[in-house]
Amino acid sequence: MTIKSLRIGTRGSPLALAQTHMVRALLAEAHGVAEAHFDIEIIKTTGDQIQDRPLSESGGKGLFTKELDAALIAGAIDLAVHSSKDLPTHLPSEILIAGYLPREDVRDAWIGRNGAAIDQLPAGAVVGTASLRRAAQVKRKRPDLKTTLLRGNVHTRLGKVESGEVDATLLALAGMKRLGLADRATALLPLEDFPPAVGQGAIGLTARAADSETQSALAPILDEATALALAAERAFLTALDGSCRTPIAGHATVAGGDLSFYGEVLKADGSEVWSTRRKGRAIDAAMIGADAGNEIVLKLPHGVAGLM
Ligand SMILES: NCc1[nH]cc(CCC(=O)O)c1CC(=O)O
Repeated sequence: MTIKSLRIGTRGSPLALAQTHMVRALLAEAHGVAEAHFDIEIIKTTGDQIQDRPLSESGGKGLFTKELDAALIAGAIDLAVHSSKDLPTHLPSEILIAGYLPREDVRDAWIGRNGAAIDQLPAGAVVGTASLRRAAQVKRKRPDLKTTLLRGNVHTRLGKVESGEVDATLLALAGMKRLGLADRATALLPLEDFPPAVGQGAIGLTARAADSETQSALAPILDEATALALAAERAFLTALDGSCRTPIAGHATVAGGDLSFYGEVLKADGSEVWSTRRKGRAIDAAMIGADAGNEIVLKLPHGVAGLM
């Protein structure tokens, strides 16, 4: 029996579309049907329309998912494709994360004008990023650099380095690879100095909680190790009440039955960092992440709110 034709919802950004085409190709292959068996519905989200201020000031991560959630609940689509990094910690009760594709490289890429590395930039050089985490991590390494808000899609941001509007930027290598732009990275930043955002490099699929037919159809393309890593990272974020107003990094790796986790919270100017490490059993992923988050909450001088 062939599977029912699923409607796949996505944002309209070039990265979101590239990821959605990946999902569709994997589904078609797994089920031995033509790609045309799956319709792609592009849904405009509030987050895509706000380009002039940090999203942390206008409602945060839910801005990229609210409209997709509504389309799922209304039955206009059967699944939605997300960058896990942009998925809020709390979803409407009618929706669940069905799972994740195998994770891409989680590292941040450095894009320096004329190839300049982070330690080659002169004092006062400007690094553009919309990520509080990246800005804080840059400042930790180089307190003498300036950071400025840089939004827009991956192409726009690369263009702003080329035109000299900023001297450098940082982007997830995963996104650049999926867009065929990995060769524009002038360096790959080491995980020790630039641990990634929770969920970076992982494509997550949401579905209606009650729709077991779609969930079963997705099962063959999902990756269990990624799901366990993400369970730890998302529990870490939840314990920290992690809005995008706090610079937070969290990264779990799973090998066999073992999970390793590293998490950190930074002061916005990079002058202080609170970090923690865990090793444990992969099946305890959510507990490990929550425990790590709770440890950092207790270390913060004025709680999470004190960082905002
Ligand atoms: N916030 C935008 C966003 N969400 C996910 C990715 C990259 C792809 C991924 O992490 O899987 C990006 C762009 C970037 O940070 O460079």
